[in-house]
Amino acid sequence: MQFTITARNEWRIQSIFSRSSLKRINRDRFQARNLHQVPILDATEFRGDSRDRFAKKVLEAFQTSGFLYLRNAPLSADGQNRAITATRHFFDSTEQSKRILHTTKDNPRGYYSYHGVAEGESPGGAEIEAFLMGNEIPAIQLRRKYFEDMGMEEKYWKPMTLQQKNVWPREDLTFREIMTSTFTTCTETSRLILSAIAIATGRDEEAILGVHSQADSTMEIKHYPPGGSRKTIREEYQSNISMTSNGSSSDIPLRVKAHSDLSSVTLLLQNEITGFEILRGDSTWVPLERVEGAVLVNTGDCMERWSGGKIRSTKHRVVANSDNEKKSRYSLVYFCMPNWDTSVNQWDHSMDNPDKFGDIVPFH
Ligand SMILES: O=C(O)CCC(=O)C(=O)O
Ligand SMILES: [Fe+2]
Repeated sequence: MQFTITARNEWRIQSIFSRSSLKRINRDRFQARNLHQVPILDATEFRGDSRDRFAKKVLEAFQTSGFLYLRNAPLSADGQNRAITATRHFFDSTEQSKRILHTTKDNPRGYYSYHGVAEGESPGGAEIEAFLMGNEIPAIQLRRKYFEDMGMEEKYWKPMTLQQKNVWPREDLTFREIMTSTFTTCTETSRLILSAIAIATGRDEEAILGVHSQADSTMEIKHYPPGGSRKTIREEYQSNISMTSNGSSSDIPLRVKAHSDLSSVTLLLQNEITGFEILRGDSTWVPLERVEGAVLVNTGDCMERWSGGKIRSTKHRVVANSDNEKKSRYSLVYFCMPNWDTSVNQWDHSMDNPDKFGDIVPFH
């Protein structure tokens, strides 16, 4: 059967005959809009004469959508691909080899799995697998004050006061090596972003880097196995994104519920399987796909609080869409955290209303 498809009626004809083309068109429309909203910046601009201009663009992004894509970051395009490949290999390994690395009640680092938590109802499909590593920080005493300063309830911060000791697979030394070097380049990337924020806000660069000098930053890799969406819900979801949903809608199969990050800055790598969405100021959810070679960066609750709300900690979530039906989604998230002895009420006390932030709820 032959059709002459014009741009105007393309949507209607394809929606009758091909659900997958419908999906593609739908995504393209949103891609155009979201790339407009979330800038792609080039880290090589952060030097010489263009340094201040780059810093200003960074700040602008964090004051509007709260997100930006960063190209040519210390975490290079090659490094990103290596990290995602190592992530896939790790989750492909046997149940037995992952079980040995399971988190315990005394150590939250290592392998674990959980059901995607939805807001309200309908957990979105198969279990999510995750692996957590980071700096190993033995000091515990400082943490109570740190979390109390944030106004967090004990039940949320208590698990984070446990010993954070990394565990690694014995049989796969490459995994440890790649994760450790990715952690290091993520740290450098987050420091570049922190410097840019300091410059653009007229703050002391050394001061902002100083309060992140020994941070208990953590890195989490995740596997969202296929089978996350169910047909009826998916159709609902598609009509929802074309009409733009209002965030409270519960018929979308969520895999990670809407939340903001506790961090100063978060870096995100993802494979080509979509599902990551951010909440815009007009209460619509916008998908943010992988941009080849770029790291997705956002500012978290600490930064929002320090800046008296001038810098945003934007809510985001992961949904199960049709992309995830047959293929796995992999992600790597680096949470850059301030030192444990740093007060998050430290900056911009005089600005706005520092008390407007209620409890800061941790990211999981
Ligand atoms: O896995 C993802 O794509 C994002 C997860 C996330 O937002 C988080 O862990 O804070
Ligand atoms: Fe997050």
